[in-house]
Amino acid sequence: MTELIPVTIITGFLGSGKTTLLKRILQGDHGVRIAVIENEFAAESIDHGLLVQDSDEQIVEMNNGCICCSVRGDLIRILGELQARRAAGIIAFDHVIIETTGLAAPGPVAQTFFAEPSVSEYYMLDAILTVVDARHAQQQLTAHKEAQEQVGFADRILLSKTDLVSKDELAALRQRLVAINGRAGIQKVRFGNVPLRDILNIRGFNLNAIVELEPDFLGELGHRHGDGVQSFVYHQSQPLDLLQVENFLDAVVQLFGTQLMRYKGILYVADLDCRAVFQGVHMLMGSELGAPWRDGEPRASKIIFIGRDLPQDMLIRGLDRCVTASVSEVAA
Ligand SMILES: Nc1nc2c(ncn2[C@@H]2O[C@H](COP(=O)(O)OP(=O)(O)OP(=O)(O)O)[C@@H](O)[C@H]2O)c(=O)[nH]1
Repeated sequence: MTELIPVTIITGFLGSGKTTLLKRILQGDHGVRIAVIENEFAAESIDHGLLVQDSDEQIVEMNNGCICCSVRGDLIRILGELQARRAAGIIAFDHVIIETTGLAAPGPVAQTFFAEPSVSEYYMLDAILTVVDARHAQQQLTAHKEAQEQVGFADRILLSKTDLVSKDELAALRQRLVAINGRAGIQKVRFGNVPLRDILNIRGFNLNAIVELEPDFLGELGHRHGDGVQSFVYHQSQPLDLLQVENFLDAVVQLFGTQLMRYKGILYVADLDCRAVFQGVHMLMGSELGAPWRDGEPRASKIIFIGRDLPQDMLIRGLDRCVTASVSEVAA
């Protein structure tokens, strides 16, 4: 019998630090060849652009829907294709990491590895890692059942952003997490920094514990995303003024901070030879420099917004006004 390929699921609520963790893993000098399956709730993703672009890595995107429902068939197909290409010697990898959307219920994703013979013949679920944003988790756990499920299914809880909270806040959060899931170890991670031996090949997935938590796990696992979260993607081919974008979104989050759950973008800024990466979770936002534009590569901006009752028209109008003045004046 051929050895099963271990699979790690990285889950965690919107903006908790999943991509940051994945990037660290891919950059690590560990020799493990990793295939990545990225799932984005919005119709498009920028996460691929944020991860290292190394020819050794296989990064497959699954956009426009949540891996746990509408695109689960895609997951089965992609796993099948990866295995077939590996068996044919076209690609090589030792481990698969699936990064789910921040709104995914991990149950149906994990179930795929037990309920689908075409998958369980080649793959085994190693562990579900749940990244928990120490700064926002209390509110997310109260407001979103997906956040609770993600903690409930965790084999390891990775606490991010502990640098942004007090000792007392952290202790209260730990207590709440243990009450939801007393089985998973809890570990702090600063910007995704965690020893690989603590998270890969840990054989952490425990079917008995999950069946106890979710008695229907091996049967029909019904679920729904009931809280009206939506997304849209803003595109702009003209260069943007980074300061204006920051000022505009700063004002927007003051007004709509609770509705605007997650926003992230790759920006084309005039006079900048690299991408500007801009992102935020509720009211916390920041920007940094991204990968350089390659010669002849078309430059454009793309910003993803995820939230409830998004003020889409206002966001589009406001961002259109952030087109660099010299360009918009010429166009006028
Ligand atoms: N202060 C602080 N910020 C962090 C930490 N880890 C991640 N972040 C920041 O949190 C933001 C969101 O991180 P991502 O890794 O993109 O989050 P994500 O879970 O992949 O987001 P989605 O895929 O959109 O749900 C980024 O600005 C990160 O730099 C941390 O330990 N401390």
